[in-house]
Amino acid sequence: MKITLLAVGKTDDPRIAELTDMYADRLQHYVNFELQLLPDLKNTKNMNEERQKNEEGKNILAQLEKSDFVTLLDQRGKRLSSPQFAELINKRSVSGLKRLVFIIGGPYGFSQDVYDRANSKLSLSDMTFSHQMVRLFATEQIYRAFTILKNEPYHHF
Ligand SMILES: C[S@@+](CC[C@H](N)C(=O)[O-])C[C@H]1O[C@@H](n2cnc3c(N)ncnc32)[C@H](O)[C@@H]1O
Repeated sequence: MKITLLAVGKTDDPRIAELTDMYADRLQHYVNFELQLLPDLKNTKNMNEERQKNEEGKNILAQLEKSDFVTLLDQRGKRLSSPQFAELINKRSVSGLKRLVFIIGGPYGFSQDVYDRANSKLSLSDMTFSHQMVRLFATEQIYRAFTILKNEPYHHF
């Protein structure tokens, strides 16, 4: 199974990008992991929130295959402990799934079309984080999940 973390826009802060890349590199030891960054939209100053979400949504949907299992990172999603998250990844992996896709929205979140395509929603907290921070947190949690599944001494219960 491949895991893709799909996000809108480049990471402006090199410190966040560096940490995210560190966990992404470590993940290669366990799984074919890809952090896929979609290009920023142009001329967003002339767009209202809804239009920007819809344009970003079209770009997101264009990246998805029919067979993908799609989980949106969304603060209104389901909350799981790290071991529960690890178990969920394991369940998907043994089900023969080709690709598990996690998606992080843009500054205003997701369009309705993206919500309609999603198979599940996962919350990292009730608080709202910047989309750049979520890249780091999600990558670290996916890495943590694999160390839990392999019984490696990274996660402390
Ligand atoms: C700045 S937030 C967008 C906030 C937007 N107003 C909303 O209600 O979704 C950008 C993206 O970061 C992710 N995000 C932010 N906080 C999160 C959280 N607590 N749990 C999961 N994802 C989160 C989501 O993918 C969101 O679309």
